[in-house]
Amino acid sequence: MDGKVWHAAAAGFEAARRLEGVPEGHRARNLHGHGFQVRVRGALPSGWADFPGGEVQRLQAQLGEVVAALDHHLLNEVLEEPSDERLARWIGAELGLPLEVGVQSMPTRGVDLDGAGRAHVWRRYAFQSAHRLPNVPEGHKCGRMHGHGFEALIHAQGVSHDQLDALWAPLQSLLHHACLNELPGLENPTSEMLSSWIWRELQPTLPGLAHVTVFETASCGACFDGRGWRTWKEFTLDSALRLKRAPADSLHARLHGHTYTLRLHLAAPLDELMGWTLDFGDVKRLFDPVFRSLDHQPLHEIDGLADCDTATLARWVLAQARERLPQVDRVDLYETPGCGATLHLGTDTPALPI
Ligand SMILES: Nc1nc2c(c(=O)[nH]1)N=C([C@H](O)[C@H](O)COP(=O)(O)OP(=O)(O)OP(=O)(O)O)CN2
Repeated sequence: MDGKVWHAAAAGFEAARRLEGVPEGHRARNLHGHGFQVRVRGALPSGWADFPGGEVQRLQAQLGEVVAALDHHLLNEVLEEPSDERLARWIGAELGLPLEVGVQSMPTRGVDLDGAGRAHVWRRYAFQSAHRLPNVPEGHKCGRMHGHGFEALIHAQGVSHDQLDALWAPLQSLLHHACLNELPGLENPTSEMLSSWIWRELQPTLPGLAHVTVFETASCGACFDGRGWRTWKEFTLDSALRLKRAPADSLHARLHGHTYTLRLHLAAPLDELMGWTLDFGDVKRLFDPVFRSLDHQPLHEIDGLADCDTATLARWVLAQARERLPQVDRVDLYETPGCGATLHLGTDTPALPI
């Protein structure tokens, strides 16, 4: 099984800025500050790391050095008009590697640069809603009226955060504290149907819309890009490991552990009756034997697993998952938040969001 490996790293910094490109009277013209988060990912040149399997650690260290130049600084003294997009481009140039870069200035907003260097502004909106899925089999828990703290993540090009907020506001009024089944077009409000419904509502006035991602719960959801759906299911693994190829005196050669975030991405055609691609519950059930072989286990003792770096692990997980769930075409595995590897099949780069 081939596929492309992308390594990922994340770092934060605290900094002040003033923005002059925003309209007259906008509060961001005043001196203000943020706790920024930066995420980068991409294919690294072979032999780039200090040892095979050490890519995440080196990328993390290099990103840490770059953001240290911004930490507790006035960003206007480092670069002109330090918007999220300009910061992302500056960080990418400083790193000098073929990476996608995302800068988050607040937990609910940021900018992601995609593989072609295009800037996607994103905003995350929360709404508290009830729903039931009318076509699920008798006894399925989602057939009962229940509710979620949903979140929608909107990625668009050629738009500002304020413009996105204005376009989103009418949808927030419809979705928040509402029963989704009562909204025309949302009679079967699965994550898939909700993401494409939001797309149809926004796209006519937002031609740069790139992705609508709906988080049904913190661990599952669907993404629609105007052509098709992708879904994901996330798992938390608590596992021990040592990196077999790390130098003997390295911290990574020592027995240690991580609380991993593992995200399975699935691409499948829509089941028109169910309104979903594959039941998240089925994904969880079918993946469970693989989950059990990893969770609360010493990973370096698993037969057939060459090493325990996130890229090697992600390759092993993808192979195991596809034996049970051939729809899985991408695995993201993070050993700490934002730091890890993505393995994806096919020629396209992984879909946003970073
Ligand atoms: N492909 C889809 N599958 C499911 C959807 C959906 O919209 N698309 N929706 C549901 C239910 O509405 C359910 O409330 C959420 O699913 P569930 O698998 O229970 O997710 P959880 O995060 O609550 O599961 P954990 O047990 O916490 O992992 C079902 N399937």
